[in-house]
Amino acid sequence: MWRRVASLSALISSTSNRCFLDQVAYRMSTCKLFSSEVKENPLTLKDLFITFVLGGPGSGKGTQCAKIVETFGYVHLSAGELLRREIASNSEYGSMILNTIKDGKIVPSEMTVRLIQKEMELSNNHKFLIDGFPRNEENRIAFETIIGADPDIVLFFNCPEEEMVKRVLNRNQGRVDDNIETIKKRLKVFKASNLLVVDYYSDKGKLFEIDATGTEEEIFERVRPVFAAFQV
Ligand SMILES: Nc1ncnc2c1ncn2[C@@H]1O[C@H](COP(=O)(O)OP(=O)(O)O)[C@@H](O)[C@H]1O
Ligand SMILES: Nc1ccn([C@@H]2O[C@H](COP(=O)(O)OP(=O)(O)O)[C@@H](O)[C@H]2O)c(=O)n1
Ligand SMILES: [Mg+2]
Repeated sequence: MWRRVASLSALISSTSNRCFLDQVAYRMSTCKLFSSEVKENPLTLKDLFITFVLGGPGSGKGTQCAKIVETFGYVHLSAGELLRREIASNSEYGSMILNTIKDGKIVPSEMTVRLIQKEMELSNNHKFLIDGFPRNEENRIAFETIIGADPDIVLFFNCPEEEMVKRVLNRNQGRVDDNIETIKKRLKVFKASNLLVVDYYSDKGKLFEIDATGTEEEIFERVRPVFAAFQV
């Protein structure tokens, strides 16, 4: 979105065509992109490249993001990790977030988007992997509304359910949601809500579906060409 803003400004300063300028001015005055809400958002000033990283619990999102960071220099923002950090910081929302995570449900979107927004604003980088987000339509719409941007690309790690369960039960990171009861609930939420988001981006032509079976290295060899094609 910002790119369209930037290229329009360049056009305005370089052209001497009054008629064209009038048309641009009219477009700007009627277009939501140029509302004061969006202009005040500091993220619209950055040359953003946003990747959403989707997949069920244990599909290997975090593992592959670490490899993408190492190879392609992205900033990794895990929505789940930001929420766990919020719990650990004794935030007033901590117990609400903890209970939601234990129950395998999705935290209200504004909370998660504000945490992502804060990290994006603090970063000097412009290339972001937003991992585990959006988990549902509410997440997706909240990001569009608050950040004022769409993802450039979306990765979807497709993994069989039994493999995801096996990986989560072996994860061993002391997470409150890595137990069979919560996993069953998370898988239900994933199928009911997250796959709709996957379909949405597939219809938009932004989706890269990755077979998430095999070794970490084999999977990364499927991921690599996607990022090699977007040298930003
Ligand atoms: N290809 C793989 N094969 C086996 N285990 C894996 C693979 N990729 C990741 N893991 C392990 O599975 C667990 C879940 O991976 P993680 O990256 O945390 O997934 P997610 O972020 O999608 O929940 C971790 O313990 C990780 O080390
Ligand atoms: N967008 C998000 C992401 C995570 N979460 C919560 O955080 C939990 C853990 O998310 P995560 O992304 O760290 O989990 P994994 O898929 O990596 O196992 C989810 O099951 C949700 O309860 C959320 O509410 N909204
Ligand atoms: Mg993860």
